[in-house]
Amino acid sequence: MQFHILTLFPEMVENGLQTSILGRAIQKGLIGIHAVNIRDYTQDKHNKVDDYPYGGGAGMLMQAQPVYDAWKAVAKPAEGKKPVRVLFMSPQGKTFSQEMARELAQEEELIFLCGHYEGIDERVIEEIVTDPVSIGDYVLTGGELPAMVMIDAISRMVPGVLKNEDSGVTESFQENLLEYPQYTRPEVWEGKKVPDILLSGDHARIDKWRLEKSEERTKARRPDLYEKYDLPGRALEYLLKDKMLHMD
Ligand SMILES: NC(=O)c1ccc(NCc2cccc(O)c2)nc1
Repeated sequence: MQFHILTLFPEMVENGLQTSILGRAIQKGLIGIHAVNIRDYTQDKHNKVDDYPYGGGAGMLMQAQPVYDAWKAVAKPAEGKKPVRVLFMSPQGKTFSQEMARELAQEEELIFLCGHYEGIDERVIEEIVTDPVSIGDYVLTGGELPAMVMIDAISRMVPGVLKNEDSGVTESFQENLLEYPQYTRPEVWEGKKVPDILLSGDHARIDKWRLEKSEERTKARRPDLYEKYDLPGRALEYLLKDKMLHMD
């Protein structure tokens, strides 16, 4: 998987992604990080990348030409291959999710466009962007952190990046449930004991306890997820309550 990142701050992205899991994956050649400095594609001697928005309004916008030429430098799709998808990090994008990470991990290459200031001239977004993406409903200084968040999540879905493949999948958000509480040594810390069930070695009962804890935690913290998860249970409850189903 080759990640191209079009940005005004290439060092921020390159340094930010070298650590831990991703560092090893880069060394193993499973993923590649190629940061492109948009400023290198300016045509004026002051390397100008932004200007005032037409129609007025606060802040500055990134101009189209340097972004477009930086994109042209990396977007050469190989003969007969479909064009490389361009993800534009923006609060106006589709909300990123584990599902989207899994789907994007199937690609061979991805291009991330990181905007700054108040955004980018709409004309170049229309011209090159295939997928506007948001990592959540909040505004950041630039698209670099959202791009790094997405590259981390997508890389974990690339085969071989995580040691035991399943830890990438069983992580939270498996079938719409939050992960259960986890414990490790020592058995007692500050007078607090690890739940006995986890020391029992009875894996059937441990799995049952973990599912209960996941349901409890999801119901308490993420009713939106719990709704999707417990639909069958609630439907059955509804049917039983209204005696449409006789369980005699
Ligand atoms: N929620 C996000 O994914 C996100 C993404 C980018 C960003 N800032 C740069 C930017 C880029 C474009 C328009 C714009 O208004 C701001 N802030 C938050």
